[in-house]
Amino acid sequence: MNLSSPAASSDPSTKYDPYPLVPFPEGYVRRWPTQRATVSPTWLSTDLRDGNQALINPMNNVTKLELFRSALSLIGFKEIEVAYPSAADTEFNFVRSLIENNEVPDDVSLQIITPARADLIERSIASLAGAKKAIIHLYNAVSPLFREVVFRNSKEQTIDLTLNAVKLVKKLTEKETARSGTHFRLNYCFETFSQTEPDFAVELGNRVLEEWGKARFDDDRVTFNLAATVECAPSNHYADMVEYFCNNINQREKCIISIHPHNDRGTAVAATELALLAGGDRVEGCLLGNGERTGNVDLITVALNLYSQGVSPNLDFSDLPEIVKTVARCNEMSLPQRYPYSGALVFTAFAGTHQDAIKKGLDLQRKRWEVVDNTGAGRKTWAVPYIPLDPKDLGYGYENLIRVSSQSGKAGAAYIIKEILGFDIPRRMQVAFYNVVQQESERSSREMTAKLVSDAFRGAYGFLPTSGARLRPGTFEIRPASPTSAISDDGTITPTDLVTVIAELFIDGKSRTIQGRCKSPIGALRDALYADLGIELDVGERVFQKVGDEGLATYIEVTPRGKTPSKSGAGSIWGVGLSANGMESECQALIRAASNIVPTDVVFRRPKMIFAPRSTPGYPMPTDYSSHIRAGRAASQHGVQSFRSSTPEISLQG
Ligand SMILES: CC(=O)SCCNC(=O)CCNC(=O)[C@H](O)C(C)(C)COP(=O)(O)OP(=O)(O)OC[C@H]1O[C@@H](n2cnc3c(N)ncnc32)[C@H](O)[C@@H]1OP(=O)(O)O
Ligand SMILES: CC(C)C(=O)C(=O)O
Ligand SMILES: [Mg+2]
Repeated sequence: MNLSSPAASSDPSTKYDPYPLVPFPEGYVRRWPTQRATVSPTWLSTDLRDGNQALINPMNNVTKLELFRSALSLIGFKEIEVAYPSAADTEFNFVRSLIENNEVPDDVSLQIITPARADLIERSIASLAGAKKAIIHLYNAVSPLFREVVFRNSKEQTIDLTLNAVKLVKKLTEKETARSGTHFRLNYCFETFSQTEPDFAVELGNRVLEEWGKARFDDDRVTFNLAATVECAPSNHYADMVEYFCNNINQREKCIISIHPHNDRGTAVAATELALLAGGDRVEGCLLGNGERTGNVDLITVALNLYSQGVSPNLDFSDLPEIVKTVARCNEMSLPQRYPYSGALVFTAFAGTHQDAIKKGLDLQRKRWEVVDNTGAGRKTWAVPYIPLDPKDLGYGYENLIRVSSQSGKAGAAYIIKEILGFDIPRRMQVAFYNVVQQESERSSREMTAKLVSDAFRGAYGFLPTSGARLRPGTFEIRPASPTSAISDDGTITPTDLVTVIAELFIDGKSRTIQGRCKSPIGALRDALYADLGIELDVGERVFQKVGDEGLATYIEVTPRGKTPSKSGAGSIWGVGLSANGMESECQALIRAASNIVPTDVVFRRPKMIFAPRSTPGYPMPTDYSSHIRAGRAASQHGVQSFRSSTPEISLQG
């Protein structure tokens, strides 16, 4: 909009006044900007009242009971506003049913709300007969706009209206306490507090305190609900209003300051947090921010924000997905996927560099936590890039932390493979595997879900019967060259020894035995591939790794003889082996890698022995199996080694 144009007079912003400044004394230094939350407030869930009154279809009492039981009491709220009993018989009856059916734990206070109208107060208090602990939430709007428009009342008339109502509440509750022993508290709500003249609110508060102070209850503190009924100003203004009220009310120690923010400007959470720093003791709100218009403040977000600052909210969100489901069902509302903490996508990264940082963060954190476990020193603190809070604390796993899209990179796919299959694939192989994932994603034009990524891995590296791998490993027999030579205990084979490998494998499903001889089993197998099948390859990077309790994984990079491996690793060919035995794992990996370079007209040569190792580049020299041994278990024994491959398509079906 061009404000200098003649149309400027139609600028809609000219209709509005800015919020008035709070009248702190000259030079006053506000406390709230320098405070930090160190304790949890008390919580009041008003899902069954403020939340309910805003629903297209208010809950029936069956649904209300479900929410009361499964969401509210499981989370651990000790104060729950359950109804507006004077609104309708069903509301009244809901309160009765909770009390009569012993639904209310002894340490939970039932709160009901009533307007400051004599006829409705009586009916409301009657609903609580026989309750153990009850809170009467009495409200009337006090701001100039509401005094003028709704009540057509002066300030004095507003005070009278309020005090008459407080007197009536006091009389009726004292009577009920004498009859049934109910412990009552008063929660007086300055409806529209945040738009009220601060000094008038203080004056009214002092009069309420005086009136209620004569009541005879164990705890005669008054809860003052300083409602931001409509959020009309920024959060700093609300914090100022709360701090001013706390500074000026008489007998601050006799008041519980309750915060009741709505979310019209989208800043209810910020307003709550600042108001707590300004002196608030208690927060009233709804799960997932249900409530009038843009909602009440979301108690889950405020509580979890505290939690991630190292302050326990004393509420249980360890099964947040279940809470979300229950609330959504009871309110007949769906939740945006980006909703803080509870949305379906908030613990998911699609972007490649985020995924890389998350994977590195989790890997490092696992190691840091192992040190704490092993030494008992330090704390297991959470520090994972892009993930401010441990999703496992809320009942989510890590399986959705990373999802693959066209914006993802190699680390994301590698993370999924590690989470699902347990393989921590080497960096060069990640590059190659990422190519596979991209091709599959382009081919299917679908999101590469964790299942599709892991299927792509199993398919590409020959672990699926359907993967179309031409070579499959069968059994391996490894023989020392002569009865006098041996594979030593630690798995190394002295360079002068030659070993023979006799391998049964499957070529296009048909069994075939090949045989080779060299200084190492892998060299012998490579010779067998060449001599019997005409497959000529050079071996590049080899990585050994422990997988789970039993498994030893081998990753082998190969190139067709004479071809130089790509620098980035993008086009390189890999094979993966998995066995409890290191040598078998390595042999499997080589067969699976070779499967990708089988000539179409694979030559079925007659078995032919090669008696001397060649010294061509890429020729695998004897393997030091000590890494495998270190990783888990001894990989060899003296004499003949004979291994039958496990059935990989079964062991890797996830
Ligand atoms: C900010 C909040 O969330 S406040 C809670 C709002 N929740 C609800 O209103 C849900 C339940 N409400 C209801 O079912 C009905 O409004 C009832 C049963 C309480 C009252 O119904 P009615 O008697 O028909 O009155 P109505 O709903 O029109 O309310 C307006 C009247 O109440 C008065 N009033 C409004 N709020 C209050 C209050 N807090 N204290 C005293 N009087 C009030 C108004 O001035 C008006 O009076 P008037 O008719 O003399 O002008
Ligand atoms: C009536 C009070 C408690 C209220 O809901 C509000 O002011 O928002
Ligand atoms: Mg409200």
